[in-house]
Amino acid sequence: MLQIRNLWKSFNKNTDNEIDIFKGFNLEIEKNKCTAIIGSNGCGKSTLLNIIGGSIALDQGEILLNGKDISELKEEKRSIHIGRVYQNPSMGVSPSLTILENLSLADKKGEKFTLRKLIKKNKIDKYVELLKELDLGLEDKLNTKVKFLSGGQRQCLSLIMATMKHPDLLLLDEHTAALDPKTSTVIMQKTKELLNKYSITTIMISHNMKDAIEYSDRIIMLDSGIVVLDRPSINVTEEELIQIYREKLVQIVA
Ligand SMILES: Nc1ncnc2c1ncn2[C@@H]1O[C@H](COP(=O)(O)OP(=O)(O)OP(=O)(O)O)[C@@H](O)[C@H]1O
Repeated sequence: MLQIRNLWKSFNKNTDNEIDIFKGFNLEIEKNKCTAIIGSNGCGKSTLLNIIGGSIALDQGEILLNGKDISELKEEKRSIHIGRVYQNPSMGVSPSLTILENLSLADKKGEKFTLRKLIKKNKIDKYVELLKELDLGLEDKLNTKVKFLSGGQRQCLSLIMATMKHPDLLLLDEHTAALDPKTSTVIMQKTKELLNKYSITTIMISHNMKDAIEYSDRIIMLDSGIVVLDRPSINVTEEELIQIYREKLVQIVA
């Protein structure tokens, strides 16, 4: 379980450009469930994920992962427990390395190793099995550099890399937003299969209301760093969410 307690975060503090994103924000994310976070541009979704993942420091507050306060842990240390897939298919993978090297790196997360001893021959069968499940033929391209893969193939690889060590938490930051609709559906299906298989506690940011409802257990809508909707996904409709967005937009324009 993830608990965020009394989170405060501002950017450009004490300047004319100061933005207060979170002012005493609290949230609990249930174990083994997928929670979708939606909300209009700039409401603080990515900032929240960056704070949880450790790439942005919080000003005040606590982040507890399975009861342990991780708010002071460096990003590399957190990444042993937290997997992440980004919007940009080039992040989360090393494009100039091969598929095999990328998978080996992900497998070594949290361990000390030398590049010369990166690839363990006895692990290759395991990687081939993981790739076969994707059904994209990537198991025949182990020595292909990742920069030669399509965006969708990279996101699939990124997903495998983020989940192969069964992290305590998975952060999906609009991970299908840069893909065409067909590939996006394939990645969402793969995501669902992996989450069901490993029961990983997941936070998924999405601007796609349909996906957010279909693939999550719970929907949270943020607005200016505040939770304005928090419901089981089965009790929310796409029309309802679009209506709330419209009302917010009218408030902003008025
Ligand atoms: N490193 C930063 N320095 C200064 N301002 C930042 C920084 N990161 C985010 N912000 C600002 O904080 C606000 C929230 O940004 P954030 O990226 O969390 O929004 P978001 O809800 O993820 O938006 P989107 O849906 O467009 O991705 C925005 O006004 C953004 O410009």
